[in-house]
Amino acid sequence: MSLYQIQNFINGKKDAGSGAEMVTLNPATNAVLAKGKESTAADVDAAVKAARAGFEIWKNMPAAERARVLFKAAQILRDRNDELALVETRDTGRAIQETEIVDVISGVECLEYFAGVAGSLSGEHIDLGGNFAYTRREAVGVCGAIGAWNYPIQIACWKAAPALACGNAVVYKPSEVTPLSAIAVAEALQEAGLPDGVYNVVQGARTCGAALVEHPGVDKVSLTGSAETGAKVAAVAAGGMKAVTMELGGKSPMIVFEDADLDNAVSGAQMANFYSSGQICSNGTRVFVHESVVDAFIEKLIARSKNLVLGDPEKPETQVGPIVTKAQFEKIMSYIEVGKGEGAKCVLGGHAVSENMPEGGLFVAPTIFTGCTDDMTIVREEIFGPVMSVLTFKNEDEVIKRANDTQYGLAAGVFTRDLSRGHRVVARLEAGTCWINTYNITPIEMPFGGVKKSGVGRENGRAAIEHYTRIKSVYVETGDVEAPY
Ligand SMILES: NC(=O)c1ccc[n+]([C@@H]2O[C@H](COP(=O)([O-])OP(=O)(O)OC[C@H]3O[C@@H](n4cnc5c(N)ncnc54)[C@H](O)[C@@H]3O)[C@@H](O)[C@H]2O)c1
Ligand SMILES: C[N+](C)(C)CC=O
Repeated sequence: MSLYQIQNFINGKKDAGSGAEMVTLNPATNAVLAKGKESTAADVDAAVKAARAGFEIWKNMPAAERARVLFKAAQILRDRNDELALVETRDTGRAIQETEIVDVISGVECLEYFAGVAGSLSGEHIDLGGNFAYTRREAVGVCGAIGAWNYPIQIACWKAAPALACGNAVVYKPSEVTPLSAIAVAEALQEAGLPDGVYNVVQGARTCGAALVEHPGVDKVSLTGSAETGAKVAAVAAGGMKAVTMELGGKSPMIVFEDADLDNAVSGAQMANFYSSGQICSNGTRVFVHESVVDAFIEKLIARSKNLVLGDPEKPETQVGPIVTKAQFEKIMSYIEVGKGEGAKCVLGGHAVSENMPEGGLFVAPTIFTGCTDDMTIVREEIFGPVMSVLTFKNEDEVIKRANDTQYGLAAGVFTRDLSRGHRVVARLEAGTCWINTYNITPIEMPFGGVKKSGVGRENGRAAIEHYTRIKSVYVETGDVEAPY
């Protein structure tokens, strides 16, 4: 397989970058996948300057024209779905059966949704009895956007689409672990007619991200990443009084009541823990099951989870691919050992898998711990791997209190046939996104984001518009101006 190139995209042109050498590995084989150079502070500066110039053109284009560009870019990406899905699988290690139906499509749907929204952006008229005021909804300016590695093209589009629809310009830095697909988004936008400079890509790790956040030409910062990075980035952004959107990590609860359809609940728990090898921010890794049904639930869960197919992520039959990096693999394995050491019972997995796996790939068996307690490390900390903790509960008040006993608040799920209870419980859960009788479904129409240390702001849905525009108030005097002097 020939090497991919890691590239910048600045002012409408691909660019090699001028910093230190950058290399990424294919998680399935540990072979070098891509090479290039990191962006320096000067590269970031060039990208921000291009964005500032692009912004002046883009914000003044009619919304219908902005919408046309986004629709066209969406179609270009849709046409390239299979080729880009393969890039995402090679970059992230996630199974092709996922990337072919989720990643590019989710990005495309986001571009289409916000293309549709662009023309409906409006302010309000305020009657002041003779005089009046109105508000204008204006673009924020240049958005510095930074992504995580698990869903690269989706994250790029979830940031670009609302930002561009509202008339902003963007400088995007993908994760240094998965740098490839951001350029495909830039190329699709350019082919669709986006003016040069409106969407730029810089490459690199923390230093490059920090240069972007600190840059005085950046008006808003949008980060998808861990809570620890979020706290640092938000603090720097606050120094420049920049608006932020923070899409961060979680340790979300999934609650299975005694009246739940257990087969659905098992499907939900699997989706909430093993999809993408467990590397999903909103995963429901604390599975609270009513004590009266826990034995039946675990029996069904093990019976179905032991058949999950691990292997080469490029093969269509593979359901669980390798872990993205050695560092992430070691982190997951260390949490598994801590879980065993703290007394949780490992009823499935709990080990690495190498037999019949592609050489060089780092695979973790889907792992289920039962007999977990609220104070265990594996129950409190985000693992970001295929590790599920099952806990039991006796009643509704108790489980809500325990579900909320976390520093995070990204997501939560409730399985029950009693819909009154479903709505009552989610109303009391401290989470930005909740599901009743399903898990991890994120349509673009629905706002997504967290509370507490899981973040601020929302992506998707009309709610995202609030975070990519600001309101200007205009007071209009219709009579004479009286002065007391
Ligand atoms: N809420 C969401 O929508 C969502 C989605 C996906 C992933 N995540 C979270 O992301 C994390 C996994 O991703 P990760 O390991 O890439 O996260 P990370 O926090 O290590 O890195 C995220 C991004 O921030 C950059 N970065 C790191 N330090 C920085 C700094 N000081 N200044 C500017 N940029 C900096 C990185 O280069 C990367 O691009 C998990 O915690 C996961 O839950 C959240
Ligand atoms: C945002 N989401 C849940 C689709 C992928 C996050 O890891």
